[in-house]
Amino acid sequence: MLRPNKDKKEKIKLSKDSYAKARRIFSYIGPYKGTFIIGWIFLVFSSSVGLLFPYLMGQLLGSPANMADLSSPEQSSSLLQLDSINSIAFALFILFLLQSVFSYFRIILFTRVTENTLRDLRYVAFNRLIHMPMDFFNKNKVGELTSRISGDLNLIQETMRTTIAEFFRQVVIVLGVVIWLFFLSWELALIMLATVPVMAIVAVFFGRFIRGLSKKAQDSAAASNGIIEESLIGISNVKSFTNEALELLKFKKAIEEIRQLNIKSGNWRGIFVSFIFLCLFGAIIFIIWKGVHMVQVEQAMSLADFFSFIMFTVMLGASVGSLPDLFASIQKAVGSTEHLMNIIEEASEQELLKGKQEIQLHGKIEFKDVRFAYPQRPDVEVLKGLSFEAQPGETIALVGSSGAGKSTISSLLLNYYTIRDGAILFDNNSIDTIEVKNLRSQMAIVPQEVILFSGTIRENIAYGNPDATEEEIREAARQANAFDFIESFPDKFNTEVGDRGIQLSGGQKQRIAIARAVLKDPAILILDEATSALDSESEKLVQEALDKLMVGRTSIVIAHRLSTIRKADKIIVIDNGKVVESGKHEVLMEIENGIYSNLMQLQGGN
Ligand SMILES: Nc1ncnc2c1ncn2[C@@H]1O[C@H](COP(=O)(O)OP(=O)(O)OP(=O)(O)O)[C@@H](O)[C@H]1O
Repeated sequence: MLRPNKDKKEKIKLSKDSYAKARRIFSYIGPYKGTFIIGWIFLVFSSSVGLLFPYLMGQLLGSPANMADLSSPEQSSSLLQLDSINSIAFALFILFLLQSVFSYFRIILFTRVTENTLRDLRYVAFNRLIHMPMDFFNKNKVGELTSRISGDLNLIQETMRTTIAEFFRQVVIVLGVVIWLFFLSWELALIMLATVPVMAIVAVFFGRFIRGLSKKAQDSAAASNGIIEESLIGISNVKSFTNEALELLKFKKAIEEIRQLNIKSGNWRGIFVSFIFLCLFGAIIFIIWKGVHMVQVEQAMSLADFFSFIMFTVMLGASVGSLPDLFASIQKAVGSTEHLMNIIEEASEQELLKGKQEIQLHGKIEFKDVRFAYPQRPDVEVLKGLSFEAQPGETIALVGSSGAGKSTISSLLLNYYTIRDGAILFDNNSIDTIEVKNLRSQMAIVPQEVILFSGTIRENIAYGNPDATEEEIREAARQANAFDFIESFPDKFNTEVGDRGIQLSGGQKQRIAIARAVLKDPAILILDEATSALDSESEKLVQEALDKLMVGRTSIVIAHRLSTIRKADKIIVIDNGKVVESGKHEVLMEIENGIYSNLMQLQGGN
């Protein structure tokens, strides 16, 4: 399962399985394989051509014509030597020309493949998320989920677009340079390989270690600030408990830790700097000395080759130094890909729910001995053999104390969760034989807390039926008692709601939700009445709209208002996961010491 990303510096643990999962990303690159392969060809070209640069630069710097100028004042260099300088410079120019063309195509092709793949991945990820079973959203917090997915996608994007290419380029450079070095002078190459790359890698890891130490020191500094803040904000507590000394002691410990950590990091920094001067530059000087010796004393190498050798060495140092970081980025991206694949491969509702039947509902509902516990809390049974029945067109009010299981019943009607035992039937068909979209399309819910989507009022009403005509939308608004207030806005149905537009009152939002339900024209209606009080005028308008909406449909009302309860065809009182009383208002009021009659008395009804 997904783990929340609490700590950004969370260690990446990659297993064989992680790589196998990450490899599945290639199936998303598949459609753009052709472009990707051409991009790789350009990458191979540009990386290989780049290897000629240090060679040519060395030859140019160490060309006899150059040296002749330096060594003897007589301008005796022949035209031939000048010619060779010109041709090397020209070759260098061609080299950069090729490099620029290859790099251009590599970048645009890699970007194209990355962006196409990313668009597909984003779509697939959202498509999976939106089809996940309800339980998935109980297990994963939405905020964490979305930020994690976008973080993972960004990392994958960066890796596909540049990191992989850069890593490959550096590997080609390292291998190519090594071959060149041996070609130029195997003896000097052996000496160099035994020192410079080793030193470069040691320097990289050394640097990381020191960064880690400074980070620790920073964290302790933050902790010590926390102590100051906490004790000053709670200063009256500190004083009243005369705990000044205790706070000071805590602070003293924290600042001592900062001191020690910073000294430790300072010591290591000192060693690091000495190391760089002594070992890394020492190794370079040793190689230069050896090279010059080979050129001048042993005459085993030409000066131009020696310059090329030095240029290659610099290139090798830089490449080797960049490899660990590039490799770490790729590993992170593998981790991110694994997370993303976990989501993409999680079973969707459609895969979990096997019902295939498409039926036209008439509104008969039966709960037969339904037992249910939320998957997250399997040991707490919420419904313990609950039974009730609703005939087509009836209004059923569900009553019970908070936590009795009323909302759970509405979730089960919508097939958000699978029951443990018993049966839920719609027109005598078991819920698990009915296709879930077909079922939900014939139900509408007016929830307690109406959530409107960003967009216009028209779009929000049309959410109930995106195919509705303008006239149908206006009629739905009329039936929902929403028409007048919508028309009173300057932009009328085009008024933006939410952050970018008008903020609607609770009653207005509810009437929009009712208009949505009108437009959906469902066989079954679920009303979760708002507990928060509306003002009496607003309540009257909402109630009227609901009354109109309920006509000719089976309505399950999670009831808080006396008016709905009284008018209901049947009131079902739920306690401890079971139906304890059931019948019309007058009948239930007759039960002596009954839960319902007690509840009514509490609410001031009779
Ligand atoms: N997603 C969930 N995961 C686990 N337990 C849940 C979940 N939703 C609700 N519950 C638990 O199930 C029980 C019934 O909750 P439910 O929301 O159905 O009660 P309710 O009768 O609608 O209450 P209220 O009137 O306060 O809305 C409660 O004990 C609640 O803590």
